[in-house]
Amino acid sequence: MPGTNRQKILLIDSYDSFTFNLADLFQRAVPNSELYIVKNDEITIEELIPHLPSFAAIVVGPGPGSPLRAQDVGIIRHLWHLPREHVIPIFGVCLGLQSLAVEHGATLHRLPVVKHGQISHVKHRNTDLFEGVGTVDAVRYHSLHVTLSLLTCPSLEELAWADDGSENGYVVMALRHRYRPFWAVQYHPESVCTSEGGLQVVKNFWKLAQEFSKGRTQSPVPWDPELPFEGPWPPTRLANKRLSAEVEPAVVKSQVLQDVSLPITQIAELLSNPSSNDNAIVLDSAAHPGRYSIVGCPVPSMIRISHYVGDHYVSVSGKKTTVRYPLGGQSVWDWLSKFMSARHAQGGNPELPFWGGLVGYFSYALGVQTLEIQTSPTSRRHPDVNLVFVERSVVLDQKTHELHIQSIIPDDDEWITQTYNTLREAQASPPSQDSLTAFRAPAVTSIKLPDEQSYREGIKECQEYLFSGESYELCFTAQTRISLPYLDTSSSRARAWALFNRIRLVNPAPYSCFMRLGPSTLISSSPERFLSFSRGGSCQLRPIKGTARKSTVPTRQEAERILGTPKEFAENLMIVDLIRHDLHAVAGMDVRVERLCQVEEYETVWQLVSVIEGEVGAGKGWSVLKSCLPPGSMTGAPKKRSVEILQSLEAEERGIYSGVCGFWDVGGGGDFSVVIRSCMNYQDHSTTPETSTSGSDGMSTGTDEVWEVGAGGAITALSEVDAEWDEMVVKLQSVLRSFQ
Ligand SMILES: C=C(O[C@@H]1C=C(C(=O)O)C=C[C@H]1O)C(=O)O
Ligand SMILES: NC(=O)CC[C@H](N)C(=O)O
Repeated sequence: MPGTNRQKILLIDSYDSFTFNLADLFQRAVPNSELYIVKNDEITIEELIPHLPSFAAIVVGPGPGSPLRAQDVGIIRHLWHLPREHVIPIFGVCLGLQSLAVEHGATLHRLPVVKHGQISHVKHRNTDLFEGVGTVDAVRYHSLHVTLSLLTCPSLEELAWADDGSENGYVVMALRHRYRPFWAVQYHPESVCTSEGGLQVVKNFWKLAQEFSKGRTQSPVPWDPELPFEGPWPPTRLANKRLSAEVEPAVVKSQVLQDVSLPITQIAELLSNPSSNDNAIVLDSAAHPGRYSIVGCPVPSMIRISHYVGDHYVSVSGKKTTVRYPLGGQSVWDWLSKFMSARHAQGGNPELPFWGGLVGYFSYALGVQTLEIQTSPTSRRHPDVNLVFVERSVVLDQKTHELHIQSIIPDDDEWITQTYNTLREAQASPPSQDSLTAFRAPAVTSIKLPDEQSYREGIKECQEYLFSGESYELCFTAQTRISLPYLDTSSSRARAWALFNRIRLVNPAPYSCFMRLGPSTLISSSPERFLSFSRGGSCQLRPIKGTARKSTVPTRQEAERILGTPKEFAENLMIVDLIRHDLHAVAGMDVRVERLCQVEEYETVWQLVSVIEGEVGAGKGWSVLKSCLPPGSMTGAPKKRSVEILQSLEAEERGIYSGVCGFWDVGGGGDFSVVIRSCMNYQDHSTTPETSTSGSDGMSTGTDEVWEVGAGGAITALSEVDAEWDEMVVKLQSVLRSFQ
């Protein structure tokens, strides 16, 4: 509880993506402390000084950029020069160490060979910060480093080093100030792969800080609850307000059909007419580790909820009308959360992830908005939030072959029985073939691929940012446009449905889907779960980083060798640390890495996958979704700076690509995948071909219907341009293969 006499620590965040990992490490090292967090430019040093006596120590976290650039370090550089009476123990990490060093006369250099997500052995003398610390193998995230000379920085003392041999020689890994209570490490003690140099080093810092403070005569200052800091961290878990139940929860009714062998696409055709309806939903676990496939069955009252970034309203469209609801100061997330609270349901099969609820996507731009990045207005084609509310559904369990027919509409037993009978009859007659020959690849008028030269230049520019310390990893992407001959609305819809049938057979993926949401159609064959959350609040994120082409790497053994290199491991580890941070922000300390860098097999590629889990409490999973977008695997780290860099390098908007799609269930759970290996089309059927506009921005024209496919890959300092171009092409082909 704030205001207790627990010791308070102020953590200064330089817009890094590991801040909450550091908060977690401190909380574990000093359990009776409370952490408060402030961004380095949120407060001036003059504003901070009066609050300093409230704190026992300050932690200066890592961050992008340079300790010599004022806008990168904000107040940090002033902390080292406070007058004696304000001096407070400080622990610096990475940028924090660099700032301490340059402010006391050290020289800053670029590393000849940068170290991002790489593990180095750190030599130390077992004293001071390292007393009682064994062998340190630590993760490094830096492009810059400092050198000290006795002449220019007599007040600093080196405490630890990494021997980078012919690459960089000896690199300083820890420092202390000789006369003031300042210590710092260059490596990342909070990384999941740092061993020994984390917890014990922080405990030692705390002991040294306490010794310093004991020698002081200052009396503690009463806690001021008005402090302009975020905290205390970890957040206290509030009881779920919804349980106060202003609304009577709906009841889920269901019936189960056993031994179902019909493919989900045929079930969808029987129940929801996806080849012609305005809104259509099929979520298909077409490959391992997917298990459930879901069809949203239409009802005349089905509504679609849409919102564009920058607008102050949400649109709710029914069959004939659209109503705009003003947001009135709340975010679209608050609006959606209220919408879902009012539609809370119970009584469904607890084994099933979905009973009914919102199904659709959230765009990349929506996530970018939460990072508070200035963006130019989007083209406003695909809505940034686009969801339908599904009240009738069927869920196929691919493992047990049980089909669950469900409704949350009151007194809907007749539909359930009717649907049961329809499916039982269909089941009795032999299922028609679910083979590729049934679905011709749509003929293509033209394909506009990313310009190879510019893409290659872009990779090099990314690397220049990585070498200069602006980012550790950048997920660089580009758009491809496929033009098909224009067809009337109903033929075009039938073609889109056939295309989905083809893609799920050509590139079966655990998160395949077909979503027609008003003017936007999304067909996905994504291998990557972004986030699932159970009704009880258990969250799982499954970032993928590391890709090998199966046509050239045929065996698992070979894939494990290729994806087991330090380059691939680092690429994945960086995103794991980023996702841990994202999840810690909501889940507090309850975050664990369940799996690190395991090879999984997909239709055309091998992928390196990690699994991060945490607990946020019943009904709170959606708040993880809200705060963790855009997916870290599609940005790179640190997230904010990386997104800004990517916006300056990528020629076009990402749109739905790099966003997430999936469902938010009326029981409080959800499952969202990353929109990759997907294609999308925007078609405003209210305009005739003659009146619709030009195709240069991907909109269908009078003569063409345009489908967009995004593809890319994570660029690290170790990336090679040829291999990255090739990786982007392989990912693109996983979708392009389904067109003629
Ligand atoms: C960018 C894409 O994929 C992302 C990048 C990956 C990588 O760099 O290995 C793997 C999966 C995705 O997180 C894409 O498929 O377009
Ligand atoms: N992790 C960090 O704090 C990085 C510091 C600095 N931007 C560098 O790259 O060296």
